[in-house]
Amino acid sequence: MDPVEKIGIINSWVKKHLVLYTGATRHSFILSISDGTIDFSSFKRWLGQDYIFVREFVPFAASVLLKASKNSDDSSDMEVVLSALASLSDEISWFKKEAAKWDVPLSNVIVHKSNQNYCRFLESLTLPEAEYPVVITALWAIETVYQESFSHCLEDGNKTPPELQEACKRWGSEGFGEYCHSLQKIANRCLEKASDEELKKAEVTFLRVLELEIEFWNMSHGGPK
Ligand SMILES: Cc1ncc(CNC=O)c(N)n1
Repeated sequence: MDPVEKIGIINSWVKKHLVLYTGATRHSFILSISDGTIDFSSFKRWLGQDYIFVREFVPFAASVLLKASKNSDDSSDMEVVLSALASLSDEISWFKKEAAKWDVPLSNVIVHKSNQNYCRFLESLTLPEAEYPVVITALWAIETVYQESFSHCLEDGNKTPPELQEACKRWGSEGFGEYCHSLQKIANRCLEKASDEELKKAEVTFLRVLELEIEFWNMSHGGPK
């Protein structure tokens, strides 16, 4: 095992829970995009549900921003989270444009159970009781699952359909990768100073994000309800 001091707490958790992590970042939904076998009705289902998710993700990110500005001893934390919030505005516009292109209605979308569970979890993390090291770990995990998943679809030799390239670039781009790396550095620094109780909570939260992401992909793929 690599010493935690060298690889950071976050990477030590990724290694420890690699099966679940890979389940979230190399889900069959993503693999079907990268090998070109995806059924576009799955993509459309994902699009409509993820639009709802992203709208709920905004108040969560705003609550992390609030905690970053209050709790952090490094003023650059706030700037990293602020940049995330700023790009969410553009992301919502992108969803609307993309939904119009695919004829996916965005009003009166029936929110799927897995999505509801995920949104409820996000809401619980906006409470003042949710500590900064815990919520920054959650933010890192949520963003990183998308980054690792969609960047895979852009790797050389993959057969991602051209219609889906733009979606993959939103989260699979280098810029989004750098942002995830900044979040990882912030999370590691916070976790190093966290209490044992906070550390335990952050690790459980990381695992919960992975499970919820897997359920979200299952739903998109038309998997178990
Ligand atoms: C279910 C899910 N997880 C992560 C992301 C990426 N973060 C914001 O866009 C997302 N859009 N949807």
